[in-house]
Amino acid sequence: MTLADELSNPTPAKLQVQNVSKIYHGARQTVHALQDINLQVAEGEFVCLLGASGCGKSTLLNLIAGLESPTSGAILADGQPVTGPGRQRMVMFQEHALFPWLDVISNVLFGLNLKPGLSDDDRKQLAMFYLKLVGLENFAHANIHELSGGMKQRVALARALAPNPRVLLMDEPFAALDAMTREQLYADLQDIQQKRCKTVVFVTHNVREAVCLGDRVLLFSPRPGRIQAEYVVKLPRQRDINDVAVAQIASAITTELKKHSSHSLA
Ligand SMILES: Nc1ncnc2c1ncn2[C@@H]1O[C@H](COP(=O)(O)OP(=O)(O)OP(=O)(O)O)[C@@H](O)[C@H]1O
Repeated sequence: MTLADELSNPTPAKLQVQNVSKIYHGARQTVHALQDINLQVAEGEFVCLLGASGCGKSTLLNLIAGLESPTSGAILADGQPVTGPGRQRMVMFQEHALFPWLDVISNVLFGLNLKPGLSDDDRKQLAMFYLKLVGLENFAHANIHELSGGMKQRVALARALAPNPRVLLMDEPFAALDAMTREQLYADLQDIQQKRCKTVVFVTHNVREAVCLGDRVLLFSPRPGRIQAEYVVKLPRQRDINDVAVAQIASAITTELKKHSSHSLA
Protein backbone atom coordinates (compact mmCIF):
# COMPACT_ATOMS: atom_id res chain seq x y z
CA MET A 1 0.00 0.00 0.00
CA THR A 2 1.37 3.44 -0.93
CA LEU A 3 1.46 6.51 1.29
CA ALA A 4 -1.32 8.01 -0.85
CA ASP A 5 -3.46 4.89 -0.21
CA GLU A 6 -2.76 5.10 3.52
CA LEU A 7 -3.74 8.76 3.62
CA SER A 8 -6.89 8.28 1.58
CA ASN A 9 -7.93 5.14 3.54
CA PRO A 10 -8.28 6.04 7.19
CA THR A 11 -9.03 3.20 9.63
CA PRO A 12 -12.46 1.88 8.68
CA ALA A 13 -15.27 2.55 11.11
CA LYS A 14 -16.10 -0.29 13.49
CA LEU A 15 -19.53 -0.57 11.88
CA GLN A 16 -20.64 0.71 8.50
CA VAL A 17 -24.18 0.71 7.21
CA GLN A 18 -24.15 1.53 3.51
CA ASN A 19 -27.34 2.50 1.67
CA VAL A 20 -29.33 -0.11 3.53
CA SER A 21 -33.00 -0.68 2.79
CA LYS A 22 -35.17 -3.44 4.20
CA ILE A 23 -38.51 -4.55 2.81
CA TYR A 24 -40.57 -7.31 4.45
CA HIS A 25 -42.82 -9.20 2.04
CA GLY A 26 -45.62 -10.64 4.15
CA ALA A 27 -48.60 -12.75 3.05
CA ARG A 28 -50.97 -9.79 3.36
CA GLN A 29 -48.74 -6.75 3.01
CA THR A 30 -45.34 -5.43 2.12
CA VAL A 31 -43.61 -3.30 4.76
CA HIS A 32 -40.89 -0.88 3.77
CA ALA A 33 -39.12 -0.89 7.14
CA LEU A 34 -35.89 0.96 6.32
CA GLN A 35 -34.83 3.15 3.45
CA ASP A 36 -31.35 4.31 2.46
CA ILE A 37 -29.73 4.13 5.86
CA ASN A 38 -26.13 5.30 5.95
CA LEU A 39 -24.29 5.16 9.21
CA GLN A 40 -20.75 4.85 10.50
CA VAL A 41 -20.01 3.94 14.09
CA ALA A 42 -16.49 4.48 15.41
CA GLU A 43 -14.70 2.11 17.78
CA GLY A 44 -15.72 2.85 21.36
CA GLU A 45 -18.65 5.02 20.34
CA PHE A 46 -22.08 4.79 22.02
CA VAL A 47 -24.82 5.42 19.44
CA CYS A 48 -28.50 5.52 20.31
CA LEU A 49 -31.21 4.82 17.73
CA LEU A 50 -34.28 6.80 18.72
CA GLY A 51 -37.72 6.87 17.15
CA ALA A 52 -41.38 6.05 17.46
CA SER A 53 -42.64 2.49 17.51
CA GLY A 54 -42.38 0.73 14.15
CA CYS A 55 -39.81 3.06 12.55
CA GLY A 56 -37.30 0.25 12.01
CA LYS A 57 -34.87 0.61 14.94
CA SER A 58 -34.93 -3.09 15.86
CA THR A 59 -34.74 -4.03 12.20
CA LEU A 60 -31.51 -2.06 11.83
CA LEU A 61 -30.08 -3.61 15.01
CA ASN A 62 -30.93 -7.11 13.74
CA LEU A 63 -29.27 -6.34 10.42
CA ILE A 64 -26.10 -5.16 12.19
CA ALA A 65 -26.24 -8.30 14.36
CA GLY A 66 -26.44 -10.43 11.21
CA LEU A 67 -29.75 -11.95 12.31
CA GLU A 68 -31.39 -10.65 9.14
CA SER A 69 -30.13 -9.51 5.72
CA PRO A 70 -30.75 -6.16 4.05
CA THR A 71 -32.92 -6.06 0.93
CA SER A 72 -30.29 -3.77 -0.59
CA GLY A 73 -27.11 -2.15 0.62
CA ALA A 74 -24.40 -3.59 2.83
CA ILE A 75 -23.35 -3.80 6.46
CA LEU A 76 -19.68 -4.04 7.37
CA ALA A 77 -18.04 -4.79 10.70
CA ASP A 78 -14.32 -4.05 10.89
CA GLY A 79 -14.45 -3.52 7.13
CA GLN A 80 -15.83 -7.04 6.46
CA PRO A 81 -19.36 -7.74 5.20
CA VAL A 82 -21.71 -9.02 7.91
CA THR A 83 -23.16 -12.29 6.64
CA GLY A 84 -24.47 -13.73 9.92
CA PRO A 85 -24.18 -13.44 13.69
CA GLY A 86 -20.66 -13.28 15.12
CA ARG A 87 -19.23 -13.36 18.61
CA GLN A 88 -17.77 -9.88 18.13
CA ARG A 89 -21.34 -8.51 18.02
CA MET A 90 -23.49 -9.61 20.94
CA VAL A 91 -27.16 -8.71 21.20
CA MET A 92 -29.16 -7.96 24.33
CA PHE A 93 -32.96 -7.73 24.09
CA GLN A 94 -35.70 -6.15 26.19
CA GLU A 95 -36.66 -9.59 27.47
CA HIS A 96 -33.71 -11.16 29.23
CA ALA A 97 -33.94 -14.44 27.22
CA LEU A 98 -32.11 -16.36 29.96
CA PHE A 99 -32.39 -20.13 30.25
CA PRO A 100 -34.66 -20.70 33.28
CA TRP A 101 -33.45 -24.29 33.75
CA LEU A 102 -29.83 -23.11 34.25
CA ASP A 103 -28.58 -21.21 37.30
CA VAL A 104 -27.02 -17.74 37.02
CA ILE A 105 -23.42 -18.78 36.42
CA SER A 106 -24.45 -21.47 33.91
CA ASN A 107 -26.29 -18.82 31.91
CA VAL A 108 -23.11 -16.72 31.78
CA LEU A 109 -21.03 -19.80 30.97
CA PHE A 110 -23.35 -20.41 28.04
CA GLY A 111 -22.11 -17.13 26.53
CA LEU A 112 -18.56 -18.42 26.96
CA ASN A 113 -19.26 -21.51 24.85
CA LEU A 114 -18.65 -19.16 21.95
CA LYS A 115 -15.09 -18.63 23.06
CA PRO A 116 -12.66 -21.37 22.05
CA GLY A 117 -9.42 -22.38 23.75
CA LEU A 118 -10.42 -22.00 27.40
CA SER A 119 -10.35 -24.66 30.12
CA ASP A 120 -13.45 -25.25 32.28
CA ASP A 121 -11.69 -23.51 35.15
CA ASP A 122 -10.83 -20.48 32.94
CA ARG A 123 -14.48 -20.27 31.89
CA LYS A 124 -15.70 -20.34 35.48
CA GLN A 125 -13.24 -17.63 36.49
CA LEU A 126 -14.31 -15.49 33.54
CA ALA A 127 -17.99 -16.01 34.31
CA MET A 128 -17.37 -14.93 37.92
CA PHE A 129 -15.43 -11.89 36.69
CA TYR A 130 -18.43 -10.74 34.63
CA LEU A 131 -20.91 -11.52 37.40
CA LYS A 132 -18.81 -9.33 39.68
CA LEU A 133 -18.76 -6.61 37.04
CA VAL A 134 -22.56 -6.50 37.07
CA GLY A 135 -22.73 -6.80 40.87
CA LEU A 136 -24.06 -10.36 41.07
CA GLU A 137 -21.08 -12.33 42.35
CA ASN A 138 -23.12 -13.50 45.35
CA PHE A 139 -25.88 -14.90 43.15
CA ALA A 140 -23.82 -17.25 40.98
CA HIS A 141 -25.82 -20.30 42.00
CA ALA A 142 -29.24 -18.68 42.30
CA ASN A 143 -32.05 -19.89 40.07
CA ILE A 144 -33.28 -17.43 37.46
CA HIS A 145 -36.82 -17.36 38.89
CA GLU A 146 -35.38 -16.18 42.23
CA LEU A 147 -34.09 -12.95 40.66
CA SER A 148 -35.78 -9.57 40.22
CA GLY A 149 -36.26 -8.14 36.71
CA GLY A 150 -33.23 -5.88 37.14
CA MET A 151 -31.07 -8.77 38.32
CA LYS A 152 -32.16 -10.85 35.31
CA GLN A 153 -31.11 -8.04 32.97
CA ARG A 154 -27.77 -7.88 34.79
CA VAL A 155 -27.28 -11.61 34.16
CA ALA A 156 -28.20 -11.03 30.51
CA LEU A 157 -25.63 -8.21 30.38
CA ALA A 158 -22.96 -10.45 31.96
CA ARG A 159 -23.78 -13.18 29.43
CA ALA A 160 -23.50 -10.72 26.53
CA LEU A 161 -20.20 -9.32 27.88
CA ALA A 162 -18.63 -12.69 28.71
CA PRO A 163 -17.33 -13.56 25.21
CA ASN A 164 -15.71 -10.08 25.30
CA PRO A 165 -17.41 -8.81 22.12
CA ARG A 166 -16.16 -5.50 20.76
CA VAL A 167 -19.72 -4.48 19.87
CA LEU A 168 -22.83 -4.60 22.05
CA LEU A 169 -26.18 -4.32 20.30
CA MET A 170 -28.88 -3.47 22.82
CA ASP A 171 -32.59 -3.41 22.00
CA GLU A 172 -34.46 -1.51 24.72
CA PRO A 173 -32.70 -3.63 27.35
CA PHE A 174 -34.02 -1.70 30.34
CA ALA A 175 -37.50 -0.80 29.11
CA ALA A 176 -39.30 -3.25 31.38
CA LEU A 177 -37.52 -2.13 34.57
CA ASP A 178 -38.57 0.34 37.25
CA ALA A 179 -36.99 3.82 37.18
CA MET A 180 -34.55 3.30 40.06
CA THR A 181 -33.21 0.01 38.74
CA ARG A 182 -32.87 1.57 35.31
CA GLU A 183 -30.90 4.50 36.66
CA GLN A 184 -28.43 2.19 38.37
CA LEU A 185 -28.02 0.24 35.13
CA TYR A 186 -27.43 3.46 33.16
CA ALA A 187 -24.53 4.20 35.49
CA ASP A 188 -23.18 0.65 35.33
CA LEU A 189 -23.47 0.44 31.56
CA GLN A 190 -21.63 3.75 31.04
CA ASP A 191 -18.92 2.56 33.41
CA ILE A 192 -18.50 -0.80 31.68
CA GLN A 193 -18.61 0.75 28.22
CA GLN A 194 -15.88 3.25 29.06
CA LYS A 195 -13.62 0.92 31.02
CA ARG A 196 -13.87 -1.96 28.57
CA CYS A 197 -14.00 0.23 25.45
CA LYS A 198 -17.12 -1.26 23.90
CA THR A 199 -18.83 0.03 20.81
CA VAL A 200 -22.53 0.18 21.62
CA VAL A 201 -25.62 0.56 19.43
CA PHE A 202 -28.62 1.05 21.71
CA VAL A 203 -32.27 1.14 20.60
CA THR A 204 -34.72 3.18 22.60
CA HIS A 205 -37.84 5.28 22.28
CA ASN A 206 -37.00 7.14 25.49
CA VAL A 207 -35.45 10.50 24.59
CA ARG A 208 -33.80 11.13 27.96
CA GLU A 209 -32.36 7.65 28.02
CA ALA A 210 -30.85 8.26 24.57
CA VAL A 211 -29.30 11.58 25.66
CA CYS A 212 -28.06 10.14 28.95
CA LEU A 213 -26.27 7.24 27.24
CA GLY A 214 -25.39 8.26 23.70
CA ASP A 215 -22.34 10.02 22.30
CA ARG A 216 -24.65 10.39 19.32
CA VAL A 217 -28.41 10.13 19.04
CA LEU A 218 -29.90 9.25 15.66
CA LEU A 219 -33.51 10.19 15.23
CA PHE A 220 -35.51 7.92 12.91
CA SER A 221 -38.48 9.05 10.86
CA PRO A 222 -41.67 6.95 10.78
CA ARG A 223 -41.98 4.23 8.10
CA PRO A 224 -40.04 3.83 6.00
CA GLY A 225 -37.39 4.42 8.62
CA ARG A 226 -34.72 6.91 7.65
CA ILE A 227 -32.23 8.85 9.72
CA GLN A 228 -34.01 12.16 10.09
CA ALA A 229 -31.61 13.99 12.39
CA GLU A 230 -28.42 13.41 14.29
CA TYR A 231 -27.45 14.91 17.66
CA VAL A 232 -23.95 14.80 19.10
CA VAL A 233 -24.15 14.80 22.89
CA LYS A 234 -21.02 16.37 24.32
CA LEU A 235 -21.89 16.17 28.01
CA PRO A 236 -19.17 14.70 30.23
CA ARG A 237 -19.59 11.23 31.75
CA GLN A 238 -20.80 9.80 34.05
CA ARG A 239 -24.14 11.24 33.04
CA ASP A 240 -27.18 11.13 35.23
CA ILE A 241 -30.57 10.94 33.55
CA ASN A 242 -31.87 13.50 36.05
CA ASP A 243 -29.23 16.13 35.16
CA VAL A 244 -30.64 19.44 33.95
CA ALA A 245 -28.29 19.41 30.94
CA VAL A 246 -29.63 15.98 29.88
CA ALA A 247 -33.20 17.23 30.27
CA GLN A 248 -32.49 20.34 28.19
CA ILE A 249 -31.06 18.41 25.25
CA ALA A 250 -33.87 15.84 25.51
CA SER A 251 -36.41 18.62 25.45
CA ALA A 252 -34.90 20.12 22.27
CA ILE A 253 -34.98 16.68 20.58
CA THR A 254 -38.58 16.10 21.68
CA THR A 255 -39.61 19.42 20.15
CA GLU A 256 -37.97 18.38 16.88
CA LEU A 257 -39.66 15.01 17.05
CA LYS A 258 -43.09 16.47 17.52
CA LYS A 259 -42.66 18.55 14.39
CA HIS A 260 -42.19 15.42 12.30
CA SER A 261 -44.22 12.74 14.02
CA SER A 262 -47.71 12.22 15.23
CA HIS A 263 -46.45 9.35 17.45
CA SER A 264 -45.69 10.18 21.05
CA LEU A 265 -42.45 9.20 22.70
CA ALA A 266 -41.45 8.88 26.32
N1 LIG B 1 -40.05 -10.19 10.50
C1 LIG B 1 -40.88 -9.23 10.08
N2 LIG B 1 -41.81 -9.48 9.13
C2 LIG B 1 -42.64 -8.52 8.67
N3 LIG B 1 -42.62 -7.25 9.12
C3 LIG B 1 -41.72 -6.95 10.06
C4 LIG B 1 -40.82 -7.91 10.60
N4 LIG B 1 -40.03 -7.30 11.54
C5 LIG B 1 -40.44 -6.02 11.59
N5 LIG B 1 -41.44 -5.81 10.70
C6 LIG B 1 -42.11 -4.53 10.43
O1 LIG B 1 -41.13 -3.57 10.15
C7 LIG B 1 -41.46 -2.32 10.74
C8 LIG B 1 -40.32 -1.90 11.65
O2 LIG B 1 -40.29 -2.76 12.78
P1 LIG B 1 -39.21 -2.62 13.94
O3 LIG B 1 -39.50 -3.67 14.95
O4 LIG B 1 -37.86 -2.57 13.36
O5 LIG B 1 -39.56 -1.16 14.54
P2 LIG B 1 -39.08 -0.49 15.88
O6 LIG B 1 -38.75 0.92 15.56
O7 LIG B 1 -37.98 -1.30 16.51
O8 LIG B 1 -40.39 -0.57 16.77
P3 LIG B 1 -40.57 -0.72 18.37
O9 LIG B 1 -40.01 0.53 18.99
O10 LIG B 1 -42.05 -0.84 18.54
O11 LIG B 1 -39.84 -1.96 18.78
C9 LIG B 1 -42.77 -2.53 11.48
O12 LIG B 1 -43.83 -2.10 10.65
C10 LIG B 1 -42.86 -4.02 11.66
O13 LIG B 1 -44.19 -4.47 11.67
